[in-house]
Amino acid sequence: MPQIAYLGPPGTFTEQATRQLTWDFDAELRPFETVPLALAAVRSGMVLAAGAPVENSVEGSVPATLDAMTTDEPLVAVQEALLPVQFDLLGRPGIAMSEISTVASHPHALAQVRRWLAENLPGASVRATSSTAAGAAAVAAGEFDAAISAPVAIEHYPSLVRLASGIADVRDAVTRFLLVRRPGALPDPTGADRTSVCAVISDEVGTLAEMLTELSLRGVNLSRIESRPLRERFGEYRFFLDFDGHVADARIGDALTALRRRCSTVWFLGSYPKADRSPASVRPTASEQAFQVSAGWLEDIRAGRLA
Ligand SMILES: O=C(O)C(=O)C[C@]1(C(=O)O)C=C[C@@H](O)C=C1
Repeated sequence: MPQIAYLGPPGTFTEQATRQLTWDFDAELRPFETVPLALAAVRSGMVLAAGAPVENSVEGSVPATLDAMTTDEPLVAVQEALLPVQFDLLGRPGIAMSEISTVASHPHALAQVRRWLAENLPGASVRATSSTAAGAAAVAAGEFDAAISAPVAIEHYPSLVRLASGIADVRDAVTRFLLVRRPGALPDPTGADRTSVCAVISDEVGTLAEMLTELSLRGVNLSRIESRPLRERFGEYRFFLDFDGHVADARIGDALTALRRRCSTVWFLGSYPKADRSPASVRPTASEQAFQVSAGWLEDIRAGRLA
């Protein structure tokens, strides 16, 4: 049975999302301590794929995932899931809120409950763990007093009790997850797809605007842009772009080749169905038909067939 990696231990949001992303095929889920380790297991062929958090509506992107996607051999996302995120406070039985002096969780989770912690546990110091479930495991082991965890975590740590639930500074927060594999056959286009790339542009006047213009000229709707440092040289950046459409779509293929000409490096990070299945709105001048007609016209000219 194929194995699918996820950020563990059991009881994380990522485990939940990975179950959702793989519900339609027989797979065994395997926990890893960090996202980079999970993705390394995909690269080495130890596992078939990995579920990884990529972006949260409150705290923004998950840098560990973005960086691990663009380090070493290429990986591509093939599916996307959105998970509503709110948290439980777990502790050992008998502990009172006033006795909690340490609260552990994943930094992304802690950032989403800052206000709640300030109001409800003002004296407690926060401790970062590798995941929300790792926080719960550490509390069960007696290392910390309480953990900010996913609601499913309590099923995995039965020695803990729920001290509070439904914790969230921002209601209706969601985290976006990707199922990531080694490059192979791409998912078929559905008309409601997203394409992710990462591009390095030179530090010259107008290069960012020109790159974005390549997308806008082809009617490509950009849904996210984010810069991360190149790391090797201070002041140079990679841009992570998400846009509506599939690499099999003419306008996306055309835009990608333009980016490839302009940028020193372009990582293709996948074309996959959007979790919300909202169809791309394509203006008539960027439709498949418009591209086909204009390509046929050019072919005719080149072949001397133009009357
Ligand atoms: O620690 C977990 O439970 C995770 O799955 C990681 C993660 C994240 O990286 O954002 C996922 C969803 C929540 O936003 C909080 C933490």
